[in-house]
This record gives sequence, C-alpha cells and structure tokens, in this order.
Amino acid sequence: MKKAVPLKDVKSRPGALPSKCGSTLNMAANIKVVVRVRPLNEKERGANSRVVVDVVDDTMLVFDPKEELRPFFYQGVQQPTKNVLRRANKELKFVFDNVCGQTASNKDIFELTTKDVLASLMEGYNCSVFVYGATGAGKTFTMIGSKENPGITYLTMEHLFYTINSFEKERDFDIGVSYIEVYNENVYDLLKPSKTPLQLREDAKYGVMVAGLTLESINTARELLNMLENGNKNRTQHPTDANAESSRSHAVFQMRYKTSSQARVVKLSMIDLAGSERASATGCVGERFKEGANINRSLLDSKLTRLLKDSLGGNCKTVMIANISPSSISYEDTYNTLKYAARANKIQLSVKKNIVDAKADWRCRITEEEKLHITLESHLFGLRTRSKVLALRQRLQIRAFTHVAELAHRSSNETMELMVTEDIPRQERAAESYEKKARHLESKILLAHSNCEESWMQLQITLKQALSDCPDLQDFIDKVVLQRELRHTQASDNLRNKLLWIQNKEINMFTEYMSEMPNMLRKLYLTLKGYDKVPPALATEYVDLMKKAKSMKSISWDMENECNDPHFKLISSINSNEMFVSNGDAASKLNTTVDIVTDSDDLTDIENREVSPKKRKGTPIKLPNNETIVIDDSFENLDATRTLNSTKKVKREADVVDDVENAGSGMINPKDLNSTFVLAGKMEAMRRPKLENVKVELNFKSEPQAVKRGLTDRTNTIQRTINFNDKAKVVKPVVGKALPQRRPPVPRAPGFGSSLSRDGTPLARTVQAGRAMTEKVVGYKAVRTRERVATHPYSRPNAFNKR
Ligand SMILES: Nc1ncnc2c1ncn2[C@@H]1O[C@H](COP(=O)(O)OP(=O)(O)OP(=O)(O)O)[C@@H](O)[C@H]1O
Repeated sequence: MKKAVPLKDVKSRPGALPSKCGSTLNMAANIKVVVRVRPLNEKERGANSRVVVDVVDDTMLVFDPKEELRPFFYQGVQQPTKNVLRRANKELKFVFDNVCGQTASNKDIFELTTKDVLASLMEGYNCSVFVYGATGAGKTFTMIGSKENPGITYLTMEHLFYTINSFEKERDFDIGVSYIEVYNENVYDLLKPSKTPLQLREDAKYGVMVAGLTLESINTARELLNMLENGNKNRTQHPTDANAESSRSHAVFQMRYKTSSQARVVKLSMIDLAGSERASATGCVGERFKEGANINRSLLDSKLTRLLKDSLGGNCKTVMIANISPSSISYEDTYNTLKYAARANKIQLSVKKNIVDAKADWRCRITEEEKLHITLESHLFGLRTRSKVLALRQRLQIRAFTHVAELAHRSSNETMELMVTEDIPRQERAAESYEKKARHLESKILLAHSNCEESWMQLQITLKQALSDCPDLQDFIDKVVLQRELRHTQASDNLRNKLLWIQNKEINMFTEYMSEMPNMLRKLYLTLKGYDKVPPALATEYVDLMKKAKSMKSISWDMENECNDPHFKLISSINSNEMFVSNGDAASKLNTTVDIVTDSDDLTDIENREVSPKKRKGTPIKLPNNETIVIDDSFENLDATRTLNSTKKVKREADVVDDVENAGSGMINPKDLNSTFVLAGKMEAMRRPKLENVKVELNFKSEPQAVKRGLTDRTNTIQRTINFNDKAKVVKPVVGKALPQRRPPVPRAPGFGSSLSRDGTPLARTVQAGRAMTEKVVGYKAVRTRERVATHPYSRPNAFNKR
C-alpha cells in the first residue's frame, strides 16, 4: 500500500491572548477544509465509470480504494487474481475537518461550514468561504445553488439576518453586498454589468477596494436571492466537456457590515472559483484554453489574490469547500483537488478580530499618543529647568564676584592687583563657558519645543477625530486636556521652587556673612577710637549705622520693601514660565567688566547705577605698573556735612560712644554697612592704561599728598596698615575719650580682695578706702588683671605699656 497523505489532527487550536487594548483578538487558526463529493451525473453513470472516492466517515475518505476482486474461474477452477494489465489502486486516506458524501444537501454543507463562520463574523472576524474544484465538480451548485435549492451564500445570509434580528435593538447594522467576477484578469460588477472592467485600489482604512463597485444594501435574505440569480446570469459561462454551463470566471460575493460602535468594517467573502482543472481536461483550445490558463494563474496571484488579500490571508477565518466528483472520469482532477485541500488544511492563520469597540479603540490611540507627548514634554521641562538654574547660578556668581571685587578695591592695592590678574580672567572664562552652555541648551530647547508642539498638534487632531466619531469620549478628552495643563503648572511650580531654593540658600549665606560684620566693625571702630583716629564724620556715620541696626527689630517686610530689595528683584527677574532665560540680561552682565563706582549709597544697587561725572572726582593714583585709578575721596561726596548738621551732631561724644557700645550686637542692614565706606573708583581703570578721563597722574606712593588733602578726616584710605605696636608707641592716647569695654561686674567670691568675709559678711573698709590703687595695695592679682586689660588689642594703650 502506498503511503497515504499524513493524517491531521483537526481539533481546534486555542486562541491567543487578547491584545493590550482589549479590543482586538489574535488567534491562530487553520483553514477549515470540508470536502463535498457530488453524486454521479448522467454522463458518468452512462460511461460505466468506477467510483474512486470512498467516504469512510464524516472526516475521512479514501481515494482510489482497493477494489474487491471478483473471483476468476477458468474451467471451473478459480484462477490467481493478479491482473498484470490493471493499474494498482492508490488507496490514499484523507482526513479533513468534514467530509460530506453524495447525499449531503446544501443545508448540510451550510451547517458544517458557514454557520460556524457566522458566529466569528458577528464577533468581528473577517471570514471567507471559497469553493474549489474542477469543472463540473459542483462549486456553483454549492455556493449559489438555485431558487429551488439555494446554495450556502443564501443560507448564510438568511441566517445572518436571523441573527441580526435577534439583537437588532441593541445594534444598528449597516449591511452592504457586492457581487463581482474576475474573468481573464479583469474585474466586473455582476450586479451592474458593464463591459468596462473595474480597477482595484488599496485603502489604508478599508483595505482592498474595487473602484466604482456598487455596494447594494439589503434588508432581507429574499432580496439577496433575486440579486444572486440575476448576478449569476451576468457571469461569463462557456460550456466545457465537463459542464455545459461552466463558469469560466471567479465569482466573489462580499457582504460588509458595520455597527455604530465599531471602528472597522467586517467582511464576509463567498468565492466561487473557476474550475481548477488542467486546461487539457476541459478539451478546450484557443480562447477557452487561454481562459483556463488565466483561471489557474489567478488562483496563484494577480487580481483575485489582491482582491482577497484581507479575506484569505492571516487576518481572516477561512473555510474551503473542496468539490470533487466520485467518478474515475475525473480521477486526476479529484486527486489534485484532494492534495490541494490537504495542503490547505495545514495552513495556519493568525486571525485578528476586526470588531473593535470604537470608544476603546480611540482611548487606546489617545493614550498611546499622549504617552509620547508626555515623554517629549518632560524632556522639554528638564531642559528648561537646567537652563534656568544655570542662568540663575551665573547671575548669583556675578553678583558675588562684584562684591568680592569691591571689597578688594577697598582693601589694598595688592588685593586689587591680584583680582585684576587672576580673578577677573577666571570670571571671564567662567562667563564664556556659561555662554557656550546656555547656547547649547537653547538650541536643544528649541528642538524639544518644536517636537513637543508637533506631538500636541497630532494629539489634538486625534482628540477631534475621536470626539466626532464618539461623542461619549468628551469627558475622557477633557481629562486629557486638563491633565496637560496640570502637568504644565506642576512643572512651572517645580522650576520656581528650585530657583527659590537656590536663591534662598544664597540669601542665607549672605545674611550669615553680614551678621558677622557689626562685631568686626565695632572692634575696628573702638581700635581707631583708642588711637584717637576717628574723624567726626566717621563717628557720626558709625553711630547712625548702629542706630539703624537697633531699629532693624521694627522692620516690617511690606511689599514695597520686597520690591526694592535687589534680592527679590533677582528672584522676580527669572520667569519660570518663559521658555528661555533672558540671556540678554545675563550676557550684558557677562560682557561688562566689573565696574566699581561706589559712594555712600547702597552697594547692592551697583548694577543699576550710572556713573555720574561728579563721582569721577577724586584722587587719581598711579599704580606701580603705570596704570591709574581714580579714588573719589572728594569732600562733597562725604555725607558728613549733612550728618553733622543734623540734630544728632549736638550729642556729646561720650553719649555716642555709649550708644555704640550698646548697639554692637544688633543685626545690621547690609545697606547700612556699605554706606560706612565712601569710595569711588573703577577696576577697569587698572586694566586700561590710557583712560580718557584720567586728568592727573600721581605717584601711588605719594603719601604726603593724601595727608595734605585732609586724609585724617576721611575714611576712604586705600592703603592703611595699622600696626598696633608701632602706633601705640607714637600715638598719644587720648585719655577719657575712649572707654575700655564695659564688663558686667563680676560678683567676687569671698576671699582675697573681696569685700566679703569668708562667712559672707561685709568687711569693714578702713585703711584702703579712698587711697590710690597700687600694686602694693591691690596685690598681685590686681596687677595681673590690669596687665591683661592693657595688652588687649582693642583697648587703648595705658600707662603701663608706655613705661
Ligand atoms: N451535490 C449535487 N447534487 C446534485 N447535483 C449536483 C451537485 N453538484 C453539482 N451538481 C450538478 O452538476 C452540474 C455542474 O455543477 P456546477 O455547475 O456547480 O459545477 P462547477 O463546479 O461550478 O463547474 P464550473 O467550474 O464549470 O462552473 C450542475 O448541473 C449541477 O446541478
């Protein structure tokens, strides 16, 4: 026995898991193959042909079964049965999903094929049923049938309408049908016959379309019956040896339906293929032969394949009905058909559900697009934050540098030179680096911004489409828009908080630094005072300053004050909502050489002030490297006159000192501190040897000049080294003017030098009372105490030191 075609397990395979959206379902499925064996026709019966198909059961048949040999007798003796002239039987077993014998009706075929398919169709799967076989095998009989014995197309549609009517109230079905034929590679509409063939088009949304095809809408299966009968009459038919009414074309009946809740159209295709027989089998020549060639060709590719692209491929549930004749006359065709059907049965398809809940589908699409937009948005926010933080840090750095430069200017020429040679170039390099980074970030921001805008535009288009398709989605769409606004507000707040945090840190550091200044100032003042080197203007100014420090307690931070505060100005100057940092501002600062022109005004306002010609007045000092700096030490710039004329000037100096000593520990406004110094000058002057406005060049070392101009009355000495030891020797202390630091009286413990006895009772002062205190009378401890006080760096020199 010859090896049979391998048997197949035809049990249904489990479907794949639903997709993420929950709206589409992919499942693996084989092409369902049903074999129908038609009864022998008149001709076959007349030809006394042999039956070559033996239907074993509803899934199995044997092709060319072994014949039961009749015993052969010769002269009453049974002879050996072997007939050498006879061809051996193939006896091939074929197993399919279903095998229908000669007695099966169209209704039976429908039950086994399209009835199941309809359930899938209603679930949203594209479905196709095609009949395959040689000419006269019964394809048209199965598919179309007649009015009296309708084929499976009619039966399917009848059942479809029955199903639809059962849930008509729930769903609104829109059904359209078309009936076309592919003949000699041309497509014709069978419902509206025309000699002009139709063209195939591919549409992204609807798949393969036939341009100009009539899509008839039907409401009952009865309408369809007439339609199919008329359509079939228009089909190209030519008699063949096997079939007097042979259809020489492929007929494709398609039913499409769409409900309001669906996003896509679902298609059912019923295809009556032209005979698959070999051209020679038809006994045709000429035109008919060409027909046959085209039929076979179109089974493999071209128009029919394209037309059924989405109805035979992966995304479709497919049923193949293989029609065969049982007669040995069609032996070859039947064998070929069975082989072809067996192969088709092995094809596994991945079927995708087409019914998608439109609402869920739109949600899915919107969510996907929104995700992309959020990614782009967060990238943009990140870049903006980096850019603004960078700009703020740069501005704070410039501000800090300005202060440092000013302090250097005030302290000594060496410091100033160091600043010019080292710090300023370093600062300029930092500025250049900042500018580079800022530019790089800016270009990145531009790109990210345009990407983000583009994705938002796309998302908006999708939102509009979704809304027009599904008005129910209004809430969902509103939520998407609101969430975007919320994201923007949050990003803006985060940015603002970050900037404020940085500035707050800066202000804290500045405040801490400033809080240390009053003590230092007080010590310096007292030292000068000890040497009687305090000019009246400085004393008054110092007193005013300390008074201000005292009144700091009553400061109220109203809005106006905040606005005038340069720190607040700095905070408000950075708008976190702006896409870019106003680099113009930063750039202008970067390109400006630190210009220190100070007077008795607020130092922190340096950046906003113009250099008035008046403030250019002063003493030009020639530096060792032949550069010149103008020190504004002119009298008119000192506030002393005004201060002296004020009511405060009438106070006695002793009172002033008194106040000073008590006010030392208070907080001081930085503005007030800065006003202590009266200095004008320009750091740039050191970098530019030839300044236009330099009028007089003086030798830097010409001390007497400064003295002549009354330097002792001014505070703006550029170079004053205070050597306590030397000065203590040459400067005569002014007795009574400077008081030593007051210390709270220390309760003395009873014992040596105490006015209390060991038991706590007061001692009677007798001999010592009223006498001058000498080493002898106060004892060793008193001498040590006096020495300690005298050697304290901030106390005035006393008689002991002098000695
Ligand atoms: N199952 C059946 N029972 C009774 N008669 C049948 C059956 N199948 C086919 N016939 C008859 O056989 C003849 C040929 O059938 P049909 O036209 O359907 O063949 P076909 O495969 O479509 O051929 P072609 O490819 O040439 O169009 C018709 O007269 C039809 O009535």
